Amino acid sequence: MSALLELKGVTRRFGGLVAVNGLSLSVQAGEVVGLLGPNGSGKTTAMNLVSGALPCNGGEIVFDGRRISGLASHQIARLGVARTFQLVRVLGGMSCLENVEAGLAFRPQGLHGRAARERAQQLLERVGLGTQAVLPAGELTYIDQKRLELARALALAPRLLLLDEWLAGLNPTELQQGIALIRSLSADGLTLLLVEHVMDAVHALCTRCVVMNAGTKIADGPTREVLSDPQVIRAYLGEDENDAQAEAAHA
Ligand SMILES: Nc1ncnc2c1ncn2[C@@H]1O[C@H](COP(=O)(O)OP(=O)(O)OP(=O)(O)O)[C@@H](O)[C@H]1O
Repeated sequence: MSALLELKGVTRRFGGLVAVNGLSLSVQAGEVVGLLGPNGSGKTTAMNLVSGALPCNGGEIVFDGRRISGLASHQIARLGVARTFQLVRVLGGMSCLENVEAGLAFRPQGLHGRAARERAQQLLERVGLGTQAVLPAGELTYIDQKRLELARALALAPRLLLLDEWLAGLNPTELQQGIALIRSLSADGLTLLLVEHVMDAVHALCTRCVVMNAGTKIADGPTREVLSDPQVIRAYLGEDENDAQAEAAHA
């Protein structure tokens, strides 16, 4: 089976710092893969390389059989790769509906007018913002802005969705809702690569995890196996190995 997304020896430097160092990984269509690692290990940079927000200094990235490294981010988005950001980016002065309509206009067969408004409303309902459609995005709580950003990403009708700590900062009820939402996206056939520190979410959602440390991949496999790998426990779950082992056992 050929991968939907493949990173082949991808490298990104910032001056003398090698943030992503020869990273290779693949994501099959329909998978939900976690990209894990301690702070500063290169996860967000890797996401930025896939989405085209940053160019690679080496290696290549292939999406659906086509080389996307070197393309601009809007070209990559049009091919079917959407993302959310660790620091939310919504258009604060525009309503929620308008934010999502902007996304709909950018998809390959752009939607406009009434069709766009109806679809935007559906997407807002899907992420739990149906009753706040006409509010300016800037008036939403941070969590709701994250929901809005997800609706806008979904407006692109992506095949691959990159979520960067989308579940961070949710309360326990919101977390369960967020997990259920991501599950439903996966059930609809969306392929997901998610950077996530919330371990309950990783266990609940990810069939496979890739772990980075200092820019390098140190583990790649089924979630349960990866999270009980001593090297991962040392590097990622880190300082207190007993807690980490308890966490892995909980999995
Ligand atoms: N634009 C940039 N300019 C310079 N250095 C950067 C830039 N972006 C990231 N870095 C550095 O690259 C390394 C990897 O950062 P990155 O944000 O990818 O890590 P991360 O694993 O996503 O961390 P976190 O979990 O804290 O978000 C860090 O040392 C970071 O300081």
